[in-house]
Amino acid sequence: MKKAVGLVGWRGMVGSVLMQRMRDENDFALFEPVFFSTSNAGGAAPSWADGAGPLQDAYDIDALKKLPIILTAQGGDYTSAVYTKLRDAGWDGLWIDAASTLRMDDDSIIVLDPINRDVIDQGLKNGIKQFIGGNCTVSCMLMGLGGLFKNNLVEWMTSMTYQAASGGGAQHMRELLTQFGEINAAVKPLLDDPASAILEIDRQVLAKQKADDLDHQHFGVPLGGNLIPWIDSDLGNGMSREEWKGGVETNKVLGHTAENYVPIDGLCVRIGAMRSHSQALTIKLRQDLPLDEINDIIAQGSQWAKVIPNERERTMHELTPVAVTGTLDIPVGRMRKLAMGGDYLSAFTVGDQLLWGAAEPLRRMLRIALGEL
Ligand SMILES: NC(=O)C1=CN([C@@H]2O[C@H](COP(=O)(O)OP(=O)(O)OC[C@H]3O[C@@H](n4cnc5c(N)ncnc54)[C@H](OP(=O)(O)O)[C@@H]3O)[C@@H](O)[C@H]2O)C=CC1
Ligand SMILES: N[C@@H](CC(=O)OP(=O)(O)O)C(=O)O
Repeated sequence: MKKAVGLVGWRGMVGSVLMQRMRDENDFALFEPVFFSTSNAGGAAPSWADGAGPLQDAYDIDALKKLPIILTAQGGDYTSAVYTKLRDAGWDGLWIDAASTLRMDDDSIIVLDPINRDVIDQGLKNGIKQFIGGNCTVSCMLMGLGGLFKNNLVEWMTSMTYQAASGGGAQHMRELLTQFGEINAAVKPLLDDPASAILEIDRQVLAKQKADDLDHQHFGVPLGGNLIPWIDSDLGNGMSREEWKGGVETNKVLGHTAENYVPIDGLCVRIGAMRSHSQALTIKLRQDLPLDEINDIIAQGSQWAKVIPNERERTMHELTPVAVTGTLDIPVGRMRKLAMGGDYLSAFTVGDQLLWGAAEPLRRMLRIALGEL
């Protein structure tokens, strides 16, 4: 008999990408889905889910308790509201979650099976029941550079990120596009006139970006034609929470302890891309390996890591958010030895933060839990 799996958060942005991937990969043939809602209990299950019953109340602990596996992309507030109550009620099932709430808990494993299948399998053996998707920037970076980490070649690393609007959620993506439209509209007559002065266009763009009526309620400031060098909350020590995650989550994914902890730090920056995160990396290698060997190690790190030759045309066409969005590919390029020495490597990588950054590790974890991967 097929196992029942509770699905919470399936209609949100991450949830929708997840459902699409699960349908594409025929995952629904492997289990009986039970759809939950925080806002529409009793409503109809999605039309594509043949035979699924009506939506159940996502806050109903008794309904959740019946399920051996729950997968949620509903968000951290939901996890905080429900998870402890569910365990206190005696639930012993597997919890698979996109939210960061439980990630650094000692009883959690951060799932990214192409990189840490050994950690996941050991966790299942040890009775771990919390399997949490990693931070999008961390997961995308590891899917690209996993080969270097698996071969223990990284002594330390800095990452300077270029993160897309989608990391803030659907409303942030809409706001970015609205800002672009409002800015364009402000100078449209001048743009349409080839004789207009570019500095006048520039002046009016800046005036619009600084105007109170520019839509900025979600980002707080303009992102269109701008950038924001701070993501997530302020930890009070000069570090943003997103930057902190880069170090602690990468090491946790890899199953590192204090003894083999690899220092990873840098600055996280929001830019006006839609849904793919990019990052520029400076990697201190443990050895001065030749570049072609490094390329091979990265390409063998996972079937999705794609080495892009460090050439202008290939880089411009294959190493950008536009090239990557909607695909599972993680291109890694701009690799060269830096002026500091042969053991200093630069790299640039891009990944769709809704695929490897959010949905894909969760659907793969569900398959692992069902014994199908
Ligand atoms: N955005 C990101 O980049 C990432 C997000 N995550 C995690 O995933 C969580 C969910 O993020 P995200 O998918 O962006 O959140 P969304 O806001 O898109 O969706 C969350 C929930 O909001 C409810 N909702 C209310 N109105 C709507 C609407 N008009 N359309 C769709 N859903 C609606 C739905 O719940 P209901 O059906 O019950 O009403 C839905 O499940 C985050 O909180 C975070 O923890 C993880 C990695 C990356
Ligand atoms: N913080 C990420 C998105 C995200 O949801 O991250 P996390 O899953 O770690 O909360 C960003 O803004 O790009």
